[in-house]
Formats: sequence, C-alpha cells, structure tokens
Amino acid sequence: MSALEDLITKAKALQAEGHTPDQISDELGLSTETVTWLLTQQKGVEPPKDVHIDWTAVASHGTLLAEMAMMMLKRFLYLTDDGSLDREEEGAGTVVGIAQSGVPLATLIAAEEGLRLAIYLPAKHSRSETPTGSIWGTFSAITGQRCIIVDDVVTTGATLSETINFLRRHGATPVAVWSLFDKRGIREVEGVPIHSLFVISWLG
Ligand SMILES: O=P(O)(O)OC[C@H]1O[C@H](OP(=O)(O)OP(=O)(O)O)[C@H](O)[C@@H]1O
Repeated sequence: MSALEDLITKAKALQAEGHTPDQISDELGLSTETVTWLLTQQKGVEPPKDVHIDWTAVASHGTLLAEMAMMMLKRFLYLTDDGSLDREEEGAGTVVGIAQSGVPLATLIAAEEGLRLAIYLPAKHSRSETPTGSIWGTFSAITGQRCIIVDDVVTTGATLSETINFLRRHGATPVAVWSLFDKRGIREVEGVPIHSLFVISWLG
C-alpha cells in the first residue's frame, strides 16, 4: 500500500468511527481541505498542496525518540555556541510540552537538563462545553517561569499562538519554541523565535 493509500484508509476508518473532518485533520496532521479530498477524491479535483509527516518509526521507540529530543536540545546548545542565540532565550527554567505529541519530547529534554516540566493542553483537546486551554495540574505551574515550548509539528502555527498567549496571560515568559518539523517555514510566532530541526518549504 502506498503512503497515499494508507492515508486514505486511515481517514476513512476515522470517518467510519464517527470522527468529523476537523477531528481527522487534527489526527492526521493535515488540513481539513486535504482530509475532504482524501475522503471524497472527486474526479477532476486536484489533491490539495499539503504534506503529511509520518515519524512513527522514530516516535515508536524510546531510544530513537530520546535521540531526537537530544537533537532538539543540541540544536539549541549549538546556537549558543555560535553566538546567534538571543541571550533572553538562555536561563529558561521550565519546558512546556504541548499535548499530546510534544509531551514525550519535552519530558526527555526536561529530564536531561534538570528543568521543570509543564504540560499545556490546547483548547481543541478540551472536553468542556466552552473549550479552553489549560496547564495540567499534575505537572509544574508556569506563573513566573521563563519557558521553552516544545512540540513536534508546526502546521499553521495556531496551537503555538494559543500556547504563547495562554502562558503570557498566566504570568509566564515564553522565550523560545523548539519543534521537530516546521511546515510553515516561520522564524517566529507572537514574537517568540522558533527553532526547528526540519523546515519544509514549497518550491514554485
Ligand atoms: O500549527 P497547528 O496548525 O496548530 O498544528 C500543529 C499542532 O497539531 C498537532 O497536534 P494535534 O492537535 O494533532 O494533537 P497531537 O499532539 O495529539 O498529535 C501537532 O502536534 C501540533 O500541536
């Protein structure tokens, strides 16, 4: 089965389970437009320009995942080495993982550096009638903390914007974002620099 056929099968299986196109879009890390195309594949309709990143081969093994997290950390440390790091980004005391996929990466980085670990649950994962973002109470609070935000993928940047605004409203200072993959090719969001390991760019 090709990667595309695999995606179509996954999208249709999620739809059969009762998921909406928006939910399938979140689940597969694709735009809603792409999900609609996967589900219908209307004749004559070109597939939307989108990219699906499947890093399951790394994420599904503890050792490989830890090595990926250490690559994120080292990318930051090497920035320090060559002097291109904004000094304000140094001295962060808390790593904030964005649920869900950012959490294991944030945990591994916090453990390696001996930092506090906070977890942000985005509004889209909230089950309340009026969905709102929140910091998971079991882990570190963020008020007064200088924070590094960790996530796996930047698609539109909406989740990062939401996280940064939430942290600021609650008295924290987000100083940097570390992500594995940046599908937007942006250098900053809400004035906070993004350091990604891999940046996906469209040619033409
Ligand atoms: O830049 P954006 O358009 O906001 O999209 C990026 C977000 O979407 C994914 O999370 P998702 O909600 O799919 O949950 P997951 O972490 O469980 O995969 C990803 O992990 C980011 O958090």
